[in-house]
Amino acid sequence: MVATGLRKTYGATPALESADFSIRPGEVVAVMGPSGSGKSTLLHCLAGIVQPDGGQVRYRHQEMSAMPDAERSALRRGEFGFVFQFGQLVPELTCLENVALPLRLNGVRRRPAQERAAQWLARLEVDTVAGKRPGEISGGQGQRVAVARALVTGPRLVFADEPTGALDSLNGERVMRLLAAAAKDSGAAVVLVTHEPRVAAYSDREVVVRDGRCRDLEQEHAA
Ligand SMILES: Nc1ncnc2c1ncn2[C@@H]1O[C@H](COP(=O)(O)OP(=O)(O)OP(=O)(O)O)[C@@H](O)[C@H]1O
Repeated sequence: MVATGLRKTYGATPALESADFSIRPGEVVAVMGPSGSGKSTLLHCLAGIVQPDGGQVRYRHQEMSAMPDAERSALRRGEFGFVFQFGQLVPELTCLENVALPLRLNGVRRRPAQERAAQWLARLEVDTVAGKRPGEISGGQGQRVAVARALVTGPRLVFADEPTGALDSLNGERVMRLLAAAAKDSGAAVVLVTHEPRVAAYSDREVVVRDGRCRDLEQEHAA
């Protein structure tokens, strides 16, 4: 994915002024920078959640802003995975059902979806909470369930916005170690927004956003 010259303004607030970004297949890139510098806005523009006011996001030779909404949604469901600061699991569903949900939405039948979900829960070392609801588990377990849910569909690109932000450093590192290892195993690239150097240490490369500006010197190698 390659993004160039991204701009986004909220009312009178410029969130992104000129952001360049690139990521190669299988690469883990940490997006760092001070609070309010535009990191989340950059991630949302890259993921097609927010439409930038200017600039381009190219993914596999397609310009995302030129795609019809339905096509962009299909791309998100099929190729992207998401992890947010507070897992955002569905509270009424068990952890197993939460992880199986993206597969069910993609048309996979219940049995195989739940089997694959169980494998991912084990991979993230949270198989013991499979039958519990999100309200009955710890924050660290919830984030590992959220990582399993993000990876269960085999995405090519995972967007993680402060995935360890609500955790103490020990749990944060465990989530990050498992996320980085699982992404490497499955060949997924990860865009990781964080302000914690210990979390960024799990990335292959760091880019810094300052006042809505972000330079990326590796663009020519991007996918
Ligand atoms: N939906 C929104 N409506 C209005 N202003 C917004 C919105 N989202 C972001 N902003 C503003 O845009 C700027 C960049 O915000 P953004 O959340 O991208 O920064 P950030 O680097 O991710 O911050 P943090 O590290 O604190 O999460 C900030 O000034 C913020 O207040």
